[in-house]
Amino acid sequence: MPQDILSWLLKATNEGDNTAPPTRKALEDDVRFMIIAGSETSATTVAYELFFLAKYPEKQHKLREELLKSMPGGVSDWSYAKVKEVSYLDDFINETLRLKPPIMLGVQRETSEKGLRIDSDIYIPPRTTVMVPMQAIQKDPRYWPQAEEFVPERWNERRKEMGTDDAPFFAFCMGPHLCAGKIVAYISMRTALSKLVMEFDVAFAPGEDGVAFDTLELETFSTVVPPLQLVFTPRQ
Ligand code: HEM
Repeated sequence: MPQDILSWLLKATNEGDNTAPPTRKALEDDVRFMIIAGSETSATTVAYELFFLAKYPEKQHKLREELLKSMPGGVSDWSYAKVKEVSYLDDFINETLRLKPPIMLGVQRETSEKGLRIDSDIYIPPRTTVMVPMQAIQKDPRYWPQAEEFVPERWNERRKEMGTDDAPFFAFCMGPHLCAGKIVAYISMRTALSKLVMEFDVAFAPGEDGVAFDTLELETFSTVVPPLQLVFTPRQ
């Protein structure tokens, strides 16, 4: 049995399975896509998480306290089973994905032969190419109070008060094309963020204010971010 997605792709290709990429070029495109979709996205999100740690030291402190409550011995006590139960870690990750989804627009879609009606007042004609601006929707103040602010608490302790259940969040897309790597992405982001926060104090380097990193990202399917200079000070 193959143990990873690329081996599954190769197995399907070698066996002429009807789920296999139809040509050599399609196989190469799929492999390229997997590398970008599977590494750039999580890496960019972890970079944004580090940015928010440095920008909001009080949230960094809170996250560390929550992690240490469940792993009092620090990193030597670390286990994924324990990390998974620290809800503030997911709150921190989700708030990062809300403000900075590493795929800001996603893949284009085409409306069906019937076109698409949205509510009563918007109709998009048949066979129209559409894109969904995830980041703009996830920062829309009609749905998200304090929309531009980094508030991890909206995902849990202030969930009801801030109406999070009714707000649109789809950093991993939805429906049949939901991200195939969502579970893997959470595993790697929880692991990276929890270990970094438990082992280091994270701060902006002298001369760095994070403004360029925060404002000069480029949308190239996955987000490309400018450099960010940070200092990692080992904790005792
Ligand atoms: C923070 C991490 C990630 C985010 C935010 C993310 C987001 C997304 C989004 C928004 C899409 C849909 C694009 C569209 O159709 O418009 C997608 C698709 C996909 N992602 Fe991810 N992704 C992440 C990590 C990963 C990882 C780690 C993998 C693989 C291990 C992966 C594999 C895929 C694949 C194969 C698809 C295509 C699914 C399909 O079209 O059926 N992603 N991802």
